[in-house]
Amino acid sequence: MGIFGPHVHFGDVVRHILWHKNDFILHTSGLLTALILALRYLVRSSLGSHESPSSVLVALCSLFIALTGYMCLKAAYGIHRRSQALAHLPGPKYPWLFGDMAFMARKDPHRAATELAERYGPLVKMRVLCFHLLRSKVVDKMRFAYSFLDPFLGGTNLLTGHTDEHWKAVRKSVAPAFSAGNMRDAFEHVVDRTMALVDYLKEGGPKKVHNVDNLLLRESMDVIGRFGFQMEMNALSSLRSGNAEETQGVASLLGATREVEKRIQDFPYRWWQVWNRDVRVGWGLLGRFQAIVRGLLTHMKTAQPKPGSFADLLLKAKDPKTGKRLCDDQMFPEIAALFFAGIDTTGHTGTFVLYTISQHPEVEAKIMSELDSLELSITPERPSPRPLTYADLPKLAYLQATIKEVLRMYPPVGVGQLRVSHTHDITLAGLLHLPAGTQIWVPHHAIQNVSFNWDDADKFKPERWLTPGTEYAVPEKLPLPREWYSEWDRNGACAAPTNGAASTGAGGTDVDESSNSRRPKRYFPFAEGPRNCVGQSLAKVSLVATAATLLQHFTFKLADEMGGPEGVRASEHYTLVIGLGNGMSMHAISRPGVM
Ligand code: HEM
Repeated sequence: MGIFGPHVHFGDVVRHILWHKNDFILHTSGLLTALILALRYLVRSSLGSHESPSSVLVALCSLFIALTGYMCLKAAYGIHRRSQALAHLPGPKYPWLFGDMAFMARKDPHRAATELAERYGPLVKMRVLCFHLLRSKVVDKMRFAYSFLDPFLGGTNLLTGHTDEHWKAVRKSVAPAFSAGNMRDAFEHVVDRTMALVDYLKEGGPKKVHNVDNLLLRESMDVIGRFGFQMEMNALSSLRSGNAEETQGVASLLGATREVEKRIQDFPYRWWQVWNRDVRVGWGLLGRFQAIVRGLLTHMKTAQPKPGSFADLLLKAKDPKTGKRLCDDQMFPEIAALFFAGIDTTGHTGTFVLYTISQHPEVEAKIMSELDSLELSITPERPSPRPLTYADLPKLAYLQATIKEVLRMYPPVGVGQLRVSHTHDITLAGLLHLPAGTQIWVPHHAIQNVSFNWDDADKFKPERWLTPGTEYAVPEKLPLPREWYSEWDRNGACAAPTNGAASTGAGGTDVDESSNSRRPKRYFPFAEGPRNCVGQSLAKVSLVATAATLLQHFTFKLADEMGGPEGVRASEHYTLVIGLGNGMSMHAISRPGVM
């Protein structure tokens, strides 16, 4: 057994170390050393310290120094151009070298971004200590920010890769797995898993304090395992079975995100401290996570995957470079990314749904009357109502509105997206010129919670979602120069909504509104554009079906140990998604009539 546990290979550790962040350190220090050696050689040669200086070496050293100088000047010119272009924008003053590094280290950076928006307005100038070493032709993911995930996920993947031909081929191949037809199937798994959760909660009784966050993360894991790979992850059943291997597997899947976050934020990560128990445990977590993904890969290759499922489509996907099926090393990161992107996001959102409903009895009463009107509520007179069906989901309009409001106030990807154009200058709204290399940060929490974008931004008001078009900004209210509005007008962007913008499909999926595509949005928890969330239909079905089934049986009450809403707010912790430091402790109290 290795020092990091049974699942961690020494090669993996080395691979992690040599990855981007450390790679960056190695490259920079390597370059500096080479520069010092070259300078030293030239100086000593010109001072006559070398007996017979080699003219080839002198020429090479001079060329190297000239090239490095050129690159530095080019980088400095780029920084200068960007500073000039953004000079007129408001923004905080940061130390010259480190920029907003301290800001990003806050445990709630999503809220820090909202504070900045409140203070400086819709466009804020910021600085990050960062080099761009990669190239892309379009406004693309800022790879520097996403590549930290690669060693953990086993390589670049749908979530972290460039918007290139490979990404396009994989996305096109697997996207049909999330089609409306497959959502019916997903719905059955969600209800089945939620009923398993209902049984578990009933056994505990009303006095038992449950970490509902952990339970909902387990449910998400089970659903993704079944839906994507037809494999039992046993995350919920291991609560009862106590099977050590399963329990450890679940713990590592859930704990792995924290470990990755630690590695990103603790700069530089002390991976070499093998005497430190935390570090060894961390490597163990990541190793077990990778072992689970390897198990899924073996399963999907040996068992016949369900036609049209994620596993089936991934096995059929072709590498555009070779025209051949993806190899194991290419499939591994895609599987890892699906779990990574799907579990925490859906699980934590479900937790905030139960929490916010527990704090707003009037909202809960409306949801219950909606369930009642569909004869879905359990009452003493109706102890066994008809089961929830897929066709019920669009009829649960108020519950859907509640979930939208939760996604507005607690968007899992709260910090938002980072984009950059390395090769082209771009112009925003036809007015704001951004030189190539300018990073564009789209902070979801800030946009969805800042007071100039929303009336009563800090109030939980599901009703706002019953009005069509709520996701679109009201440009006149934005503290922006007047020219911006006329630009939007010219694009037809300020026109009134042309159809029911808030209407939803069977699984709660928003209607595609191509006619509104140019209108500025103030709500996009699943991101916008080609790199939006590929799994959003699954997330929406899961959230509505889980909440409806749980609320049929229970009313949830925040446990005293959480310290009320203030305690919940204080324990908010950003771990690549908005989550809670120690989970969410709640009581599940059976409704009258529930057996
Ligand atoms: C409430 C639940 C969810 C939310 C709010 C959410 C949100 C997002 C966001 C904002 C992005 C873009 C990230 C970026 O560009 O930085 C994204 C991408 C992605 N999400 Fe989700 N997500 C959720 C659930 C899921 C689920 C259930 C799955 C799959 C099982 C999933 C799979 C993915 C993948 C693979 C990507 C990368 C897509 C690409 O770049 O082509 N997500 N998600």
